[in-house]
This record gives sequence, structure tokens and C-alpha cells, in this order.
Amino acid sequence: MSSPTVISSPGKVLLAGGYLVLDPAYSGVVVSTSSRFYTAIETLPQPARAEGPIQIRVKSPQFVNASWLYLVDLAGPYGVRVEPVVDSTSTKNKFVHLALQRTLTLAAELKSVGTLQNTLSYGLDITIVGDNDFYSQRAQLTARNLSPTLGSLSKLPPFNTTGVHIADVHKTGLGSSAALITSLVSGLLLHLNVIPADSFATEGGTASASEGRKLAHNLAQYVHCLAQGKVGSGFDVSAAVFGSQLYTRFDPAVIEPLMSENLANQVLYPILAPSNSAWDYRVEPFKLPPQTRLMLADVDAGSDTPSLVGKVLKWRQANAVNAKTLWDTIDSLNQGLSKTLLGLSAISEKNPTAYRKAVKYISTIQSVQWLANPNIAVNSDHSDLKEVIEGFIEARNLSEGIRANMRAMGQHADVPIEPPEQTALLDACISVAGVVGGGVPGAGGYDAIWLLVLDPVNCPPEELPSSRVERVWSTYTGLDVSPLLASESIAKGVRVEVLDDVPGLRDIVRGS
Ligand SMILES: Nc1ncnc2c1ncn2[C@@H]1O[C@H](COP(=O)(O)OP(=O)(O)OP(=O)(O)O)[C@@H](O)[C@H]1O
Ligand SMILES: C[C@@](O)(CCOP(=O)(O)O)CC(=O)O
Repeated sequence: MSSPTVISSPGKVLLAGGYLVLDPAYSGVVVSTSSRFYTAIETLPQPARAEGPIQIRVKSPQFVNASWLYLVDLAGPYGVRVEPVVDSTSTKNKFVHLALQRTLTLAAELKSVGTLQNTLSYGLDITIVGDNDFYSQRAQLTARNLSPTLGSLSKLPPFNTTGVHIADVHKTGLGSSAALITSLVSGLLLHLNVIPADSFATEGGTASASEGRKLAHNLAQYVHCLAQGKVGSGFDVSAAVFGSQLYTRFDPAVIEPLMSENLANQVLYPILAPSNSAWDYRVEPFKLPPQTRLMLADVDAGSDTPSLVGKVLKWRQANAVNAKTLWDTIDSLNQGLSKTLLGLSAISEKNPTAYRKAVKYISTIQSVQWLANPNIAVNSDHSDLKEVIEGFIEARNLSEGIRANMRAMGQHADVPIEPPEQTALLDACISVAGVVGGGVPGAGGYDAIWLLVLDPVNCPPEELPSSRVERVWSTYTGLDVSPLLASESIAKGVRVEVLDDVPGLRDIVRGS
């Protein structure tokens, strides 16, 4: 068998900007995660070639009963048709179906039906898998008698099977559907030669804003909205495509003409083209500072994001003046956090030695004590270190300010954005030596927490702030805290993978 086209895209954590990012006047600070979704696409082997319609087989081997067969007609009277073959055991997957349908329609517009017919004549075999972090591993850990720690999680097989149907899986909030859609449509665009092979290259560590990547973004946003039946802010798809960023949303009007599920002869490219200036989203560079580490934990209580969003937006509408003051306050804190964290990266480049020393020094101390050492506070010999420490103090103060104002938002709208149980957990974590700050990601609720911790170089593992945080999590009784393995993705956004370079991927794709 030839090598499949393999594409991956990262999950997301909205560190700051929940609710605000729904409004184009504000933006969100989004970190893309090292946990990724992978789509492998290959041409079906010759014997499976069928006379008649083109076949596309899709499987998600981490789940029970998760394989789907689609028949494709590229030249029907109403344009491209992709129909699922339904039997007594099959389930539906609207996300996969719409991704195939809309991507093939776009491909037929850009490549001609004849060319596409040739490329697809043997049919396609597609495998979709997500890193373990996207789905709660509690049951898997319990079954193996393992405690919920990072060490235990790294012992689980990659792309672990969940033992359940997709509809029943406990998701962790990393944005599985956005990462899935992004990897699937990007993989298809590449495999069908709709976009050039180098579309997902990186330049100097940042994702290239190539025309191919922008087209994949517009298509993924569109398909994701259609599959979800609503237009959210799209920060999750943008992070899956471009990586960590400061995100400002697009105007939903751009895709409005395409939002009907029945698309008889509707042409997609004029709307989805990167040159269409109605796509007015903004992606500005963002990354976490060096020698810090993002830590995430799932708190296993769960909340219903759409109902939180509905109530918050209703309060905002009914209390426009107060809401504007609150939104503006939170926004200036959010912008401040992003600037401060970027500023720390700049300091580390300018003065790596002072940066390394300062991180090492404060990583053993609680953040409230960071400037207490009189040598650091007043001694001019330590002024380089002081600049770094002040940057981290600023980040701590800003993230605490964001938490306080998000709690106020929750109280006004009467929704548990940072409920008291989460407040207690976050306070316990933030008081650990070497923790910079934290909060509830995205819409908040009883879903998850994020923390930014110092990660000094050459430090024995047990003395790292992350180990201290883990100890707090493992003994915490107020909530059931389960860590996720993810850190920030260094590779930005969508990327092309080599099958054998991703541990466990060949086995799961080949079904062994
Ligand atoms: N591994 C997978 N293979 C195929 N489809 C999947 C897979 N994982 C998720 N999906 C699709 O995504 C849908 C879930 O989308 P939904 O928008 O509810 O989740 P989400 O908000 O992205 O969740 P989270 O942010 O918690 O990961 C599933 O119903 C399924 O159609
Ligand atoms: C509330 C909102 O701003 C963020 C939701 O984020 P999350 O899915 O909870 O990570 C909604 C959105 O941006 O689409």
C-alpha cells in the first residue's frame, strides 16, 4: 500500500476572552494544544474498486460502531452528491458527512469534475483518530488500576479505544469537532490536489498564511458551523488551522448564503475563496513565554456551554451599559495578559541568562512572595532579573483580575462561569510555588481549569512546579481532578505528518 496523506490539527484552550470573542469588537487569547486530531487518507486498494459509484470509507477506530460508507456522484443534476449507505448497525456522523460533501463540491469547482473523477476512481479509505486527551481517560485508568496522573496517562496506548459509541464519549473540551473537521477537510484538499503540497509549511516557527491554509480555514469554519447548526465565534477552528493566536471573529454574514443543508447547484468557491474580503477574521501572533508550561485538568462535572452562552448574552442585551463597562474591563485585562506574556518572550530573547535565572529563582516561591527578596527588590545588580519577575507578577495579577471579572459576569447572568468549587481549586493551585496564574477556559462552568506554571531548565522532575501542582490535584477532594497531557503545540496549526513518525498511528490506521 502506498503511504497515506496524513494531516493533523491541534486542539484549543481559550485562556481569555470567553463570551467576549463572540463579538468582533473583542478578541480571545487562544492556545493550541500538543494534543491533535489525525486524518489519514489513502486510495482504496485495487480489488475494492467498484463499477458504479465512487466509495469513500471512513472509520474512527477508537469508537464502537464508528465506520461509515459513502457513495459519491460527482456529476448529478444537482451537483456533487455524497450519500451515506445506511444499514442496521450504522450510526450517522453529520460532521464527517458534511465535511466530505462540501469539500468534494469545492474540489469539483476548482479541479473540474473529470479530473476529480480520475483522482477518486478507486475510492478513498479514511481513518480519523484523536489523541487521548480529547476524551476523558478516567474509565481507562480505573480499569488498569492507575491513578489519574500525568505519569499514568503516558502509560496508556496512543489513540486508546474508548469502548463506547461517539455519542456517549465524555469529551474534555479541547475542541474535538473543530480539530476533526479541520484535519479532515485539510487532508482532502491536499490529497485531491486542490491546494499545493506546501500549503501547511511553517516559516520560522509560525504557520505560513498561505492561500491553501486560508482556504482550508474558510472551508473548515463553514463546515463546522453547518454541522453544529450554529455560527459560534470560530476560535476553535482558527486555532486548529493557525495555532496559538489572538483571535478576532469573522462576520457570520459571509457564510449565510451557504447555510442551508440542501445545496442544489450552489457554488462555494466565490464565497470560500481566500480573496473574498468578507472573511474579516484576524489572527495575531501569540505564544506562551519560554520555560513556562500550560497545565490542564478536566474536573469531571461538565456544563452545558450553549445554555451558559444564552444566559450571558441575554443579560448583556438587557443591561447594555453595565455589560459594556464589564466587557471593556475584561478586554483590557485580556489584552494586557497577552501583551505581558509576549513581552516575557521578548525579554527572554534579549537577555536569556537573566530570564533563565529569574525563572529558576521564582519557580521555588509562591507568586505573592516573588518580589519579597530585598536583594531582588532593591539591588540594582539584579535589575535584569527584576524585569523578568515583574513581567510574571503582572501576568499573575492580570489573570487574577480576569478571574474576578469573569466571576462577576457569572453572578450578573446567574450562571456558574467560575463556580465556588472551581474558585477553591484554582486558589489552591495558584498558591503553589512556581504557578503564574490560571482560570477556567472558554465558557467556564464545571468543565476544566488551565494553569500557567514555570518550567525551569535543569530542574529535577520532582522539584518542578508542575509536580507540585500534580500533588495538589491528586489529593484534592472538593472536585474530581483529572490531568490532561497536553501542553502548548510548538508546531503551529495544521501540519502534514509522516505515518511512521506518529507513535501508534500506523497500527491504528492499518487496523493491527
Ligand atoms: N474521532 C472522531 N471521529 C469521527 N467523528 C468525531 C470524532 N470525534 C468527534 N467527532 C464528531 O464530533 C461530534 C462532537 O462535536 P461537538 O461539537 O459536540 O463537540 P465539541 O464541542 O467539539 O467537544 P469538545 O470541545 O469537548 O471536544 C461528534 O458527534 C462526532 O460527529
Ligand atoms: C463562550 C464562547 O466564547 C467560548 C466557548 O469556549 P469553550 O468551547 O468552552 O472552550 C463561545 C464561542 O466563542 O464560540
